[in-house]
Formats: sequence, structure tokens, C-alpha cells
Amino acid sequence: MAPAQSTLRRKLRDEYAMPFAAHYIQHRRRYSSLMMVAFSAYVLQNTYAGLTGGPSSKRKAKAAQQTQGAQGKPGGPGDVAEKSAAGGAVDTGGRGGGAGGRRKRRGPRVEVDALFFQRLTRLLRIVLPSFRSKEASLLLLHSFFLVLRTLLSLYVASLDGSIVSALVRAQPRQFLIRIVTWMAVAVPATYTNSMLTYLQSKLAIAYRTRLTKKVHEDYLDGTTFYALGNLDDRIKNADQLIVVDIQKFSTSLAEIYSNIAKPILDVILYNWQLSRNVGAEGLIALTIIVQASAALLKWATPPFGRYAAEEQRLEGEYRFSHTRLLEHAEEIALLRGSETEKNIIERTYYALIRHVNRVFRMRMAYSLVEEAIVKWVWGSLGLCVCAVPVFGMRLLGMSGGAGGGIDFGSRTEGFVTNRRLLLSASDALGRLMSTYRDLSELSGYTARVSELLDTMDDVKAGRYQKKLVGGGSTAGRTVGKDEEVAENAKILQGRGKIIHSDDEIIFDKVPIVTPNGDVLIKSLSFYVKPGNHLLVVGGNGTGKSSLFRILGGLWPIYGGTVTKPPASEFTYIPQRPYLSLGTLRDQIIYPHSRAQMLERGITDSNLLDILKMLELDSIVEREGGWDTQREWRDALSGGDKQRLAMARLFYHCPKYAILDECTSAVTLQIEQTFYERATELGITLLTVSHRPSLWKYHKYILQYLGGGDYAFGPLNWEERLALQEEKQSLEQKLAEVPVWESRLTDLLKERETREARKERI
Ligand SMILES: Nc1ncnc2c1ncn2[C@@H]1O[C@H](COP(=O)(O)OP(=O)(O)OP(=O)(O)O)[C@@H](O)[C@H]1O
Repeated sequence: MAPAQSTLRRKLRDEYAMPFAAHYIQHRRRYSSLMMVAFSAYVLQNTYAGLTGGPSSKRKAKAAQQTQGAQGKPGGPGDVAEKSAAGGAVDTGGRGGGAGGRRKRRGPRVEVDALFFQRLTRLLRIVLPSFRSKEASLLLLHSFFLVLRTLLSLYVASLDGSIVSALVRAQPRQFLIRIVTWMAVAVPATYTNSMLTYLQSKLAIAYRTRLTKKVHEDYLDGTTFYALGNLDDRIKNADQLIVVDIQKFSTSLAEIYSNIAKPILDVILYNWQLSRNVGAEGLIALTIIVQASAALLKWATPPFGRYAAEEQRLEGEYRFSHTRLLEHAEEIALLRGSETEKNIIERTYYALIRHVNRVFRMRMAYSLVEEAIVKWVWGSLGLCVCAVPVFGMRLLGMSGGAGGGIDFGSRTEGFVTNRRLLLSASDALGRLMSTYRDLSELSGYTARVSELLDTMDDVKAGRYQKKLVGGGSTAGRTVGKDEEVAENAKILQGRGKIIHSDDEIIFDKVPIVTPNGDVLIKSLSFYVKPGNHLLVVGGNGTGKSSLFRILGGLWPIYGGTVTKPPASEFTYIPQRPYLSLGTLRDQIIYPHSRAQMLERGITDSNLLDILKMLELDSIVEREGGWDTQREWRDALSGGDKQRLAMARLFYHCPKYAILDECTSAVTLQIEQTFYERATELGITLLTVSHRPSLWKYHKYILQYLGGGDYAFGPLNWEERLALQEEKQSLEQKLAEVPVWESRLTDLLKERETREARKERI
């Protein structure tokens, strides 16, 4: 058996192994290139899989979505009653009662997975609308410079080697020529680098502009901005999202392109060149090690995307606490509330800082591992690969090849060039690995911006997601608690109808429901005909202003029919009127522009006449003319602001005016002038006021009686005033009863004392 075995072994060696080795050595360069192409493809595919969470990422995304769906399903113990406010569908947005003890994720899911690429694709369609767009041209130019920089680096690597070679061979002329070439290369190289930085910034700003434009279009479309904050819970600080997150997303997207495209290009070109210089074997071994360490790095990478999204959320809350302080500066200052506000602001700040510090610590630990692997492990392995031409060729018994040990100068040149190429290649791979962190952060910004867009789409389509209370209603006093909850839940399932009319308002069995699901009135019916001013009265929080929110189309209706003219036929004047940024004139004509004012044939002198009627004409001179710009909110008194709002009503002269306690800061004289002039102009008024002085201007009354009851009918103001006066006088008398009773007790005591004294005498 043994001789037969050794014969077979010899046969195998002589007939197969040796000819194959000889063939391989003969065609080694060709095989090297082939192997390098295959390996580069493998490396890049593997890196991509690593970046996208592996081939199972789609499965993972699906599984996660299923989990989210399951979490959102109602009916579990401690389930929160969540439903789409208008549509009645149960919210499956990932909130609600899930399995007990499961950690709740705040905000959207943030991972580098299929969902991320789906979201990113949507955003890319916005920022890169077509191949002919400015952004596409910028991207193309950017790509051109990226390729140019890699080619220049390749050239510089070989130039570097030949300079050292000229040096060790003591060839001064060659050395000088190459140094001059080196300096000449500096011109396109520095220009390329500057262009890359410039184009990246240009791309970032171009992306931001596209996205911001799209968001502004949606956000300021009708009442979306109101609905986002009031009817839907998903977006907390839309301002932070629009101002900061879009900018961060755009910068991150512009960076990620060069951070990924350049290293990929580098890996391919450098490896290809290296394989030609040193052979593929060493590189393949190195690649396997690199892949293993890359997998380790990926495994060790914390979820930076989630952290970035959380950081933005906390930034938003901190910023919001400051915005609130400025908005209510006067009230807080007068209440001496600075200490409390400081505590609130500091709480939000430290929540942010705690989070940021935690992320910093994680980044540091991650950078330590990353640098140890990328710089030191890969660096030393790289040196070994560079030695392949020197020692490897000798071991293979070869005399040819790039570094085939011909002479000292050539060996040095080969070593320097290869080392430079290898450093660049390992640097490129390192950058490719660290893009996982960048990509992870980009996924955080992508998730936030996408959530804003998705929520705006939903809100515009009337699909709200809000935590509804429902059962906590003030209505349904007469029925038991369970029945009340069931009745309110039924109301919340309904949908109302809006009919447009030219001039009348009719509410037919319309429930008044707050965005939180509180049913204030189960079924409200009343009407307003032109000229029949309506007075709305009732206790605080009974739903007087809510009625106007429904009229203005801000709140959805859950039942009945609302017949009304379009929202443009209404002007709303609240107790604290809104004053915009702009000139004094803008405050009166808001939301019109000066051009629109002139188009309507109205001049500054017409505006002055309106102000004269309201005894406010002096304001023009006092403030320095119509074109003066100020923060009017702070510059004017409460009475000035209310009179400016009245002037606005006379400028617009709509069919209906909603007056919500809008005369509380003006004199009775101005109030009278205002109501009389509005009536003359044919404006029908819907007034909310507790002032009896206003009753005489109204023909109908809608009275909220509390507990969900109301009364509607003609207003006999004289009779009502007489009743009010009698009621007040009786109340005054009743208030004096305890005083009289106490006086009577004193008198009785005094009489008893006197009688007792008389008896003693
Ligand atoms: N945006 C909102 N989201 C949720 N609930 C709201 C919102 N606005 C008002 N509400 C609630 O609706 C109820 C009625 O509010 P509304 O402003 O209509 O009262 P009101 O009768 O005008 O009171 P007041 O006389 O004090 O102004 C209140 O309980 C209030 O908390």
C-alpha cells in the first residue's frame, strides 16, 4: 500500500501541482488582477451589507414593523385609548399598551435598515428632483473631483516612490525633476481639495433649500401648522425639526456621499494598483483580516442613529423652554417667576447634557477600538504586505515582478509606493467603516425629517393621531359614568358634514369636542342670519371659543352638519390680538400686503380715517409713520392692540366677525363706536363677552349652561338687563344678611345685659 501511495503523491505533484504552480507563477499578474477584482467586489458587497444591517435587514425591518403593529393594538391591560381623531381608526403608530415591562421607544424607529433606505429614497427624490436639477449637476461635479483626487493620489504615490528611488540612487537631476513635478501636482491637488469642500457645502445648502421649501409648502398650507401642534401628538417641536434637523440632515447627506463614494473608489483603485505591485495573495490575506475586524467594529458600534434622534428631541425641548419664557416674559416677570422658570429650563438643559455626555463617552470608547484596529493593526499588517515583493518573490524563487529584488533603488521605490498605496487603501477602508457611524446618525435625522413629512401628509388628509381622553367629559351629567363613556366614545367615532353657504351659519346637531376627545356639548344647534348679531355667554372652559375653532375649520367635526361661508369670510379678533412682524400699516391690513391693499383701492389716508374713528390716529405720528417696523407685541398697550385689531376688521370688512372678549381693554365709548360702525358696514358679529354693556348690540343669544347644556334664542336685552339688575340687587341684599344677623345678635345681647343690670339695681 505504502509504495502505491507515494507513487500517487508523486504523480499528483508532478502532473498537477507543479504545472499549476508554474502556470500560476508565469501568469501571476493576470491572476492577481482577477483575484483583486473579485475581492474588491466581495469587500464592497460585504461592507455594504455591514452598513445596511446585513442581508437579513429586510426581514428585521418587517419583523420590527410587525412588533410595532402589535404594540399599537388596543385592548391590552392598561391600554391607552388612542384613535385617529377624525377617522376613528385605532392608532397603530407604535404607542399604546404592549407587553408589560417592554422598554418604550420614543419617536420613530432609527436603524440603518430597509426602512431607513426607504425613507432616504423619499427624501432624495425631494432634494434631487431630476437629473437636470442644479443639485444633480453639483453632485456630478463633486463626483468628478472625487475621482480626480483619487487619481492624483495614485500618481503622487508613485511619484513619492520615484523621488526616494532617485535619492537612494544619488541621481540629483532625476530627483530635482521629480520634486518640481511634485510641486506642480500640488496645484491641481489643492484646487481639487478646495473644490471638494466647496461643492460639499454647496450641496448641503442646496439640499436644505429644497427640503425647507417642501416643508414650508406643507407646513404653511392652510392650518397644518395649527393641526400639528393641537390635533396630533406625533410632532412635539416642529420649529426645531424645520430649523435644525433639516439642516443637520442636509449636511450629513452631503458628507455621507463623499464619505462613502471616495473610500469605495479608493479601495478599488488602490487595491487594483497594489495587486499589480505586490500580488494578490498578501492583499487577500489582509482583506480577510480587515473584514473580520470590520465585523467586530460593526458589532461594537452603539446605536448612534437613535442617539442622534434623541439628541435632536432634547435640543427641541430645551429650545422650546426658552421660547416659552420669551413669549410670556411680561407675565413671568410680574409674577417674579424667574426661579421656577430657571428650574424648568435647567431641567431640560441637563437632560440634554446628560444625553450628550453619554454619547461622547460612547464615541470615545468606539474611537479607541476603531483607531486601534484601523491604524495600528491594519498599519502593521500593511507593512508586512509591502514586504511581500521583497521576501515573497525570493521565497517563490522568482526574479521578476514589480519589487523583484533587482536593485536597492528599485526595491526602495517599490516599498515606498506600495506603503503609501496601502496606507491610503487602509485609510479608505477605515473611513468606509466609520461611515457606519455617520450613516447611523444620518438615519436619525432621516427618521425625524421623514416623520415630519409623514405627519404633515396625515394631518392634511385628516388622519390625526392623538391620545384621546373621551370619558372625562363634562357632558352627560344625567347618565351613569359607564354610559357616559360609551356615549362619548360613540360620538368620537362619528364624522360631521360641512356645507358651504353664501351668508348664513347653521349648526345642526353638532357635537363640540376638544382635540383631546372631551365632549363639551353632545349636540349643538343654532343659526345666525346676516345682521343678527349673536352673543355667546357661559362659564369658563364651557366651550365658547371652541365653537369658533370649529367655525374657522381648525377642529374636526364629529357629527351633524355645519353650514357656513368659507373661512375667508370670517375675521377673528381675540382678547390679545395677533400682531405680525412688519410695519405699522401691516398690522392693520394683515394678512394682506401693501400691494394687495393698493389693488383694493385703499390708501394710507383711508387707514388713517379708520384709526381716527377709533381715536388711534395719533399712533402713526407717535411711532414714526406707517413704515415703522417694531416688535409691536411689546411696543403697544393692550387697548392700542385691541383698537388696531378693530381697525383690521374695518379694513377687511368681512361678512362675519368673531369677537372673543375683544373690547375688554377699551372704553365704553370706543366699544359703542366699534359696534355701531361694524353694523353700518354690514358685518355680522358673533361675540363672546361677559360685559352686559354689549348685550344691547345683539339679537340672539347662545348660552352655555354648564354640564353640556345650552340655550339658544332671541335676546331681549332690556328684559335680560332688568333681570340682571334685580338679580344683582338681590345678591347684594343676600350678601348683607350675615351682617344684619350679627347686628341682631349684638342687639339681643346688649338688651339682655341691660335688663340684668336693671334687676341688680
Ligand atoms: N387646543 C386644545 N387642545 C385640547 N383641549 C383644548 C384646546 N383648546 C381648548 N381646549 C379645551 O376645551 C375646553 C373649552 O375651551 P374654550 O377655550 O372653548 O373655553 P371658553 O368657554 O372659551 O373659556 P374661557 O371663557 O375661559 O375663554 C377647555 O376645557 C379647554 O381646556
